[in-house]
Amino acid sequence: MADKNNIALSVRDVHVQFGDHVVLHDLDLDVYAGEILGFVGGSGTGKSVLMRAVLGLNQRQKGQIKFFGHDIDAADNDTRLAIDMRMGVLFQHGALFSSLTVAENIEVPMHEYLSMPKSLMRELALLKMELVGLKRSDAHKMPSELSGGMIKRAAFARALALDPSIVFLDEPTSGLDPIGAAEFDALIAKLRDTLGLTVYMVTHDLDSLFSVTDRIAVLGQKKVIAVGDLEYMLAQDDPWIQSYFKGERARTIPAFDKAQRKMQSNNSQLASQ
Ligand SMILES: Nc1ncnc2c1ncn2[C@@H]1O[C@H](COP(=O)(O)OP(=O)(O)OP(=O)(O)O)[C@@H](O)[C@H]1O
Repeated sequence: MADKNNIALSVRDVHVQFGDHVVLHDLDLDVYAGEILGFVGGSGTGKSVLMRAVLGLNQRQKGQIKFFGHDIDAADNDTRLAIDMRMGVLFQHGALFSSLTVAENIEVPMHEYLSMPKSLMRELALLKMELVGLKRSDAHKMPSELSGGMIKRAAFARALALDPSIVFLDEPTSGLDPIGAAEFDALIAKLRDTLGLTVYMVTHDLDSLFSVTDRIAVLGQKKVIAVGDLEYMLAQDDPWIQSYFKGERARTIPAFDKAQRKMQSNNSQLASQ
């Protein structure tokens, strides 16, 4: 469960621009160890840019990023390597290598970071497959033979290859049907609970946000404009947050009513004090 005193990822004053186009300006964010943080924002607001900057895949002009207390810019090579090994990433479309089998894809990070016999890597890959709900018999399949849901699961297994402490999921349920998406949400929650993972999840999926996240961070106006649970979001005046979290689509989700009632009860308690 989320531990507020243990910050897995701390982002301070991050600034990213491309030419004259400022995408992120003085952005701050904390992700608590053991929480599932949902990250939302309008299209083109910079969610992917931030995730890539945090992962060191995008240049940033300014700002500090700390993983588990370690400033990544100040870290020596050994510390940087140790930090890299504690992170797993699931890119939006799975990004499996099309010429490798499922098991070989999962073994890629092991080849990169670990020194162990191939047979052991295969055994570990098979265990990761079971963890995400794939069958051992899927190990030799090529990505082109997999359904959308299986591709996501295989990519998730690859993200878990090195037993990370934090995983970054970019739109994990996009392209899945509602049942497949709900199953994937349940998998994320189960793995957080069983492995004690910290999950940073960029998503547009309201069902996911409402069902599995502990907190939600909203990106707008080049920074994080709100972070909190669903009740907190429902109490915000910001027009984008209002329309996103209280729009017609949101009202059809069962968790909406519960959060709305909780927010109203919080408000009346405050009023009576
Ligand atoms: N390498 C790049 N060079 C120039 N501009 C870029 C680059 N990467 C991203 N951008 C710009 O940064 C802005 C934010 O893009 P980003 O992909 O992070 O948005 P997003 O919030 O993830 O959007 P969506 O929800 O639609 O995926 C966009 O205007 C995009 O054009």
